[in-house]
Amino acid sequence: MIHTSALTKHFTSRKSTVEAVRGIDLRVEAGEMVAILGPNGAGKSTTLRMLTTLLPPTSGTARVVGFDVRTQPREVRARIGYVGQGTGSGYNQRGRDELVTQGRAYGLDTATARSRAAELLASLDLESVADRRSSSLSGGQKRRLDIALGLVHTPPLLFLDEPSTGLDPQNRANLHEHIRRLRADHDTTIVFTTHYLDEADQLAERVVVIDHGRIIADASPEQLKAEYAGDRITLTFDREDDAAAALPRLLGIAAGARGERTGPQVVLEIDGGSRIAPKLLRELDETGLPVAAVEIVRPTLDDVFLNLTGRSLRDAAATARPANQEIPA
Ligand SMILES: Nc1ncnc2c1ncn2[C@@H]1O[C@H](COP(=O)(O)OP(=O)(O)OP(=O)(O)O)[C@@H](O)[C@H]1O
Repeated sequence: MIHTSALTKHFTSRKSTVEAVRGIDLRVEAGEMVAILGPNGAGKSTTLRMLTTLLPPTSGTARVVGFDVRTQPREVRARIGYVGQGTGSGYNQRGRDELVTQGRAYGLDTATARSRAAELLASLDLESVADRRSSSLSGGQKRRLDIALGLVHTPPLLFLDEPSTGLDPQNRANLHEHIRRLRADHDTTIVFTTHYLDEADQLAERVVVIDHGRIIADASPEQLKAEYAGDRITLTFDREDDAAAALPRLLGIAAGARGERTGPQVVLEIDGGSRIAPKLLRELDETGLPVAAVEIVRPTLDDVFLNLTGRSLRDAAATARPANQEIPA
């Protein structure tokens, strides 16, 4: 469905050059649901805009649905859906009319465009608001209408740029449900960008992590967590001395674990935490260092990002570079 090789985009102005995307090699197969995850300014939208023919690459190649984005943009556009950031739906039209107009623009006859509009309105749960003007829809409804607009021509591949930005958690969960259903019902390949960790974790089967315009990891959420972050076991002791004595013993028992002590607490990072925890507790008890409380936390994609880059994705988002600043190599 997608095959890129060394895909690169530089934005050059008189003052500086922004290396927004720096040599991305990406393959997406039919039927996949892929999240492109990264902080603000990582190059997610720029990548998507190149894949959807909206921006010409500076160098490198990209084939999308079998066609070259640079030399065959029309063929690509006819076969993809793209839902950009912010709302794409107009304000004065009614949702149903907008869908029919979009269908006609894609070359469907009126009857086909109408039936396609009805089908999409039903599958995105928009029937009750289909005859209201888009300006009166809620944020979640508008976003779903945007997605319906992107699907009018039944594309095998749908791109969503930050689909749930600006939605509250309930609307976000609802949108996720619709995206899952679309995927299940129509077998659409879906590529979406996000900086929400939970969105990538819950919705995608594969997460491509990008930072500073490069892919730094590419695997399922579970594989990423297993490879780049361990479970975190927090053991609390009654006395600081016990915690200090326990740490070297724990590291001796739990091969490959990393650990540190803060006051009466020891935190261990290790794979398979819930399997090894009973053994640790038993051994500590036998050596006269009883544990007062234990907590095991599964890693998040933020832990993965932290271990990969030394920064938290949340912090990275907060300190995103301004648009015209050059990115160090
Ligand atoms: N038209 C442009 N001219 C100059 N710089 C640009 C342009 N578009 C994007 N950039 C810069 O390229 C870098 C990557 O931007 P991009 O929008 O792709 O990031 P992103 O990961 O999608 O971020 P966000 O999550 O905020 O949308 C940023 O430094 C951005 O400021």
